[in-house]
Amino acid sequence: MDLATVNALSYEDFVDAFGNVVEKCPLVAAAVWSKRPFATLTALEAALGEFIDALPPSGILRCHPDLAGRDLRDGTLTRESSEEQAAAGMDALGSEEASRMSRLNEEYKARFGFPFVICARMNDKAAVLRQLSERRGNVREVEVTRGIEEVKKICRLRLHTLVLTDAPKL
Ligand SMILES: NC(=O)N[C@H]1NC(=O)NC1=O
Repeated sequence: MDLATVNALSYEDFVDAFGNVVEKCPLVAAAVWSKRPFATLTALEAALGEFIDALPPSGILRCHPDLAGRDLRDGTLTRESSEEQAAAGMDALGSEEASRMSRLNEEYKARFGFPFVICARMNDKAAVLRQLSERRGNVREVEVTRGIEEVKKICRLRLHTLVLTDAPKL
Protein backbone atom coordinates (compact mmCIF):
# COMPACT_ATOMS: atom_id res chain seq x y z
CA MET A 1 0.00 0.00 0.00
CA ASP A 2 1.11 3.59 -0.45
CA LEU A 3 1.52 6.19 2.27
CA ALA A 4 -1.80 7.90 1.54
CA THR A 5 -3.54 4.55 2.15
CA VAL A 6 -1.56 4.07 5.39
CA ASN A 7 -2.59 7.52 6.60
CA ALA A 8 -6.26 6.77 5.89
CA LEU A 9 -6.37 3.46 7.82
CA SER A 10 -8.66 3.13 10.82
CA TYR A 11 -7.01 2.27 14.13
CA GLU A 12 -8.07 -1.39 13.81
CA ASP A 13 -6.85 -1.72 10.23
CA PHE A 14 -3.57 0.01 11.07
CA VAL A 15 -2.90 -2.36 13.98
CA ASP A 16 -3.91 -5.31 11.78
CA ALA A 17 -1.45 -4.23 9.10
CA PHE A 18 1.47 -3.11 11.29
CA GLY A 19 0.87 -5.00 14.54
CA ASN A 20 3.84 -7.29 13.98
CA VAL A 21 6.44 -4.87 12.60
CA VAL A 22 7.93 -5.37 16.04
CA GLU A 23 7.62 -9.07 16.84
CA LYS A 24 4.54 -9.74 19.00
CA CYS A 25 4.39 -6.08 20.13
CA PRO A 26 1.19 -4.70 18.55
CA LEU A 27 1.37 -1.99 21.21
CA VAL A 28 4.01 -0.24 19.09
CA ALA A 29 1.69 0.09 16.09
CA ALA A 30 -1.21 1.01 18.37
CA ALA A 31 0.78 3.87 19.92
CA VAL A 32 2.01 5.21 16.60
CA TRP A 33 -1.41 5.34 14.86
CA SER A 34 -2.26 8.61 16.64
CA LYS A 35 0.86 10.25 15.12
CA ARG A 36 -0.47 10.01 11.56
CA PRO A 37 -0.47 11.49 8.99
CA PHE A 38 3.07 10.51 8.14
CA ALA A 39 4.67 12.76 5.54
CA THR A 40 7.12 10.06 4.48
CA LEU A 41 7.84 6.42 5.16
CA THR A 42 10.92 7.64 7.04
CA ALA A 43 8.62 9.62 9.35
CA LEU A 44 6.59 6.47 10.09
CA GLU A 45 9.80 4.58 10.74
CA ALA A 46 11.02 7.33 13.08
CA ALA A 47 7.74 7.31 15.03
CA LEU A 48 8.03 3.53 15.48
CA GLY A 49 11.66 3.90 16.55
CA GLU A 50 10.77 6.57 19.08
CA PHE A 51 8.13 4.38 20.69
CA ILE A 52 10.44 1.37 20.71
CA ASP A 53 12.93 3.51 22.65
CA ALA A 54 10.25 4.45 25.18
CA LEU A 55 9.52 0.80 26.12
CA PRO A 56 11.56 -1.38 28.48
CA PRO A 57 14.14 -2.88 26.10
CA SER A 58 14.38 -6.30 27.73
CA GLY A 59 10.58 -6.64 27.40
CA ILE A 60 10.77 -6.04 23.65
CA LEU A 61 13.68 -8.45 23.27
CA ARG A 62 11.80 -11.16 25.20
CA CYS A 63 8.97 -11.03 22.64
CA HIS A 64 11.37 -12.54 20.08
CA PRO A 65 11.51 -16.26 19.42
CA ASP A 66 14.87 -18.01 19.46
CA LEU A 67 16.56 -18.43 16.12
CA ALA A 68 16.26 -22.08 15.09
CA GLY A 69 14.46 -22.71 18.37
CA ARG A 70 11.37 -24.54 19.54
CA ASP A 71 8.88 -22.31 17.71
CA LEU A 72 10.61 -23.06 14.43
CA ARG A 73 10.55 -26.80 15.15
CA ASP A 74 6.90 -26.70 16.27
CA GLY A 75 5.79 -24.50 13.36
CA THR A 76 4.53 -21.82 15.76
CA LEU A 77 6.61 -18.86 14.51
CA THR A 78 4.82 -15.77 13.21
CA ARG A 79 4.71 -15.63 9.40
CA GLU A 80 7.28 -12.82 9.38
CA SER A 81 9.71 -14.58 11.68
CA SER A 82 9.31 -17.85 9.80
CA GLU A 83 10.24 -16.16 6.49
CA GLU A 84 13.18 -14.34 8.06
CA GLN A 85 14.57 -17.42 9.76
CA ALA A 86 14.28 -19.36 6.51
CA ALA A 87 16.10 -16.53 4.67
CA ALA A 88 19.08 -16.99 7.02
CA GLY A 89 18.98 -20.78 6.63
CA MET A 90 17.80 -21.37 10.20
CA ASP A 91 15.36 -24.03 8.98
CA ALA A 92 18.16 -25.97 7.29
CA LEU A 93 20.88 -26.35 9.91
CA GLY A 94 22.88 -29.55 10.03
CA SER A 95 22.59 -31.47 13.28
CA GLU A 96 25.91 -30.15 14.63
CA GLU A 97 25.02 -26.57 13.71
CA ALA A 98 21.60 -26.99 15.31
CA SER A 99 23.01 -28.25 18.59
CA ARG A 100 25.66 -25.50 18.64
CA MET A 101 22.97 -22.91 17.98
CA SER A 102 20.79 -24.30 20.73
CA ARG A 103 23.65 -24.42 23.24
CA LEU A 104 24.75 -20.85 22.47
CA ASN A 105 21.16 -19.55 22.58
CA GLU A 106 20.69 -21.09 26.03
CA GLU A 107 24.00 -19.69 27.25
CA TYR A 108 23.09 -16.24 25.96
CA LYS A 109 19.67 -16.31 27.64
CA ALA A 110 21.11 -17.53 30.93
CA ARG A 111 23.63 -14.67 30.91
CA PHE A 112 21.34 -11.81 29.85
CA GLY A 113 17.79 -12.90 30.67
CA PHE A 114 16.52 -12.28 27.14
CA PRO A 115 17.06 -14.06 23.82
CA PHE A 116 19.74 -13.27 21.27
CA VAL A 117 18.20 -11.03 18.62
CA ILE A 118 19.66 -10.33 15.20
CA CYS A 119 18.13 -9.27 11.90
CA ALA A 120 18.09 -12.66 10.18
CA ARG A 121 17.47 -11.23 6.72
CA MET A 122 20.77 -9.38 6.87
CA ASN A 123 22.78 -12.46 7.89
CA ASP A 124 23.42 -16.02 6.77
CA LYS A 125 23.77 -18.94 9.16
CA ALA A 126 27.56 -18.57 9.49
CA ALA A 127 27.16 -14.89 10.39
CA VAL A 128 24.36 -15.63 12.88
CA LEU A 129 26.47 -18.27 14.64
CA ARG A 130 29.54 -16.03 14.66
CA GLN A 131 27.62 -13.05 16.04
CA LEU A 132 25.91 -15.16 18.68
CA SER A 133 29.24 -16.57 19.78
CA GLU A 134 30.88 -13.13 19.89
CA ARG A 135 28.04 -11.17 21.41
CA ARG A 136 27.49 -13.57 24.33
CA GLY A 137 30.77 -12.23 25.74
CA ASN A 138 29.51 -8.62 25.88
CA VAL A 139 28.32 -6.84 29.00
CA ARG A 140 24.52 -6.68 29.40
CA GLU A 141 24.22 -2.98 28.66
CA VAL A 142 25.93 -3.41 25.29
CA GLU A 143 23.67 -6.34 24.41
CA VAL A 144 20.51 -4.44 25.33
CA THR A 145 21.58 -1.68 22.93
CA ARG A 146 22.67 -4.13 20.19
CA GLY A 147 19.48 -6.12 20.50
CA ILE A 148 17.28 -3.04 20.12
CA GLU A 149 19.31 -1.91 17.09
CA GLU A 150 18.56 -5.29 15.52
CA VAL A 151 14.84 -4.98 16.43
CA LYS A 152 14.82 -1.69 14.50
CA LYS A 153 16.46 -3.29 11.46
CA ILE A 154 13.88 -6.09 11.51
CA CYS A 155 11.12 -3.49 11.91
CA ARG A 156 12.43 -1.47 8.96
CA LEU A 157 12.53 -4.47 6.63
CA ARG A 158 9.04 -5.59 7.71
CA LEU A 159 7.75 -2.07 7.14
CA HIS A 160 9.28 -1.94 3.68
CA THR A 161 7.45 -5.10 2.63
CA LEU A 162 4.15 -3.44 3.61
CA VAL A 163 4.54 0.15 2.43
CA LEU A 164 5.72 1.44 -0.94
CA THR A 165 8.74 3.70 -0.61
CA ASP A 166 8.53 7.45 -1.09
CA ALA A 167 10.97 7.41 -3.98
CA PRO A 168 9.41 9.26 -6.91
CA LYS A 169 8.68 7.08 -9.92
CA LEU A 170 10.94 7.99 -12.83
N1 LIG B 1 15.83 -14.05 17.95
C1 LIG B 1 15.74 -13.36 16.79
O1 LIG B 1 16.65 -12.66 16.38
N2 LIG B 1 14.57 -13.48 16.12
C2 LIG B 1 14.35 -12.90 14.92
N3 LIG B 1 15.26 -12.25 14.07
C3 LIG B 1 14.61 -12.02 12.91
O2 LIG B 1 15.10 -11.47 11.91
N4 LIG B 1 13.32 -12.46 12.99
C4 LIG B 1 13.10 -13.01 14.21
O3 LIG B 1 12.10 -13.50 14.67
